[in-house]
Amino acid sequence: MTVILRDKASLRAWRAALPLGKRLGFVPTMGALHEGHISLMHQAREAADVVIASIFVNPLQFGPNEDLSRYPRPIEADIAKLEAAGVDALFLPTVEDMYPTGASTLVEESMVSGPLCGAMRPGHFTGVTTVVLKLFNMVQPHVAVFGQKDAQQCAVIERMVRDFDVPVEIRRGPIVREADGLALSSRNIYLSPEDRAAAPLIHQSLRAVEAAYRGGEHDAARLAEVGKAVLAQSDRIRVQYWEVRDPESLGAITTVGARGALLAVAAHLGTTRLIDNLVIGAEV
Ligand SMILES: Nc1ncnc2c1ncn2[C@@H]1O[C@H](COP(=O)(O)OP(=O)(O)OP(=O)(O)O)[C@@H](O)[C@H]1O
Ligand SMILES: CC(C)(CO)[C@@H](O)C(=O)[O-]
Ligand code: BAL
Repeated sequence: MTVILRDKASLRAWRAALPLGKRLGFVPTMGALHEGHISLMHQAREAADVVIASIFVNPLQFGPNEDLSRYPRPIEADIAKLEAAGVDALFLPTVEDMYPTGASTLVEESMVSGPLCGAMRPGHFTGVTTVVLKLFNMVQPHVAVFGQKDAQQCAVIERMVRDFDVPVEIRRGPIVREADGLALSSRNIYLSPEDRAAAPLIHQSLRAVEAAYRGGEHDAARLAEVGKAVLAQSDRIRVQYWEVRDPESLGAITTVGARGALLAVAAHLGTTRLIDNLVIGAEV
């Protein structure tokens, strides 16, 4: 049975009752759960004795023209999926419970959150770090699992945890994909059939660049051009960024060296914004 904790007070009581020696694993989400989320639940289970997930569509990380109001909230189906995955508890707070007096204290990471999605979604990562630190303080997990699909989010959270000495181990879960390569995302349901048919080109563009890199092309700008050329095959896809970056700092690079690189892409199909990425060449 998954225990549903609908406010901070119930979470606090549940947390206080956990036996001292038990390791607690935490998977924060915004709901509309899919196999990508469930893989993180399994990873948390491997790393801990007790697993708690959260579902909270955090208003603080959405821009004024983004999809906060239409973000899917299929809560009953989500609970059934968490039950089936053997998740022990779900924290399901309301906005009022999370931000009873608004949010006038913010957590801002100022380096890795700068480029890529940070540049395209001003204030987004401050919303993410603020809510994740709040959630960590409330849940007090030993380990928390985040998906590599949001690679920059992982890097920002890892940085915050290091900078603030937050006593939580951060793990990354690999990207779970559809059979045709499209990364699973709660936002995929917005896609029209035509856009859904074009969407696998995003992953194909990443694979094409990986192949070019293996074929000897190490120039970052030329590699990005290869990726963009694949996406140009469909006039339904509007590229927001297609970048080859340092895998850790996410800083700009001119050549892919021994540290490898993060290939990162964001694109619009209709009104839907999708992101994807692939790490190449890293000796890790
Ligand atoms: N395809 C995936 N594979 C692995 N992890 C994923 C995948 N999609 C999302 N996640 C991870 O699940 C966690 C919760 O993400 P979230 O609830 O925002 O889902 P999402 O599908 O990424 O939604 P959206 O794409 O609409 O932002 C994040 O750590 C995210 O990186
Ligand atoms: C980490 C997170 C749950 C914070 O709201 C969100 O950004 C997400 O779902 O990736
Ligand atoms: N999956 C990252 C959260 C967001 O897009 O707002």
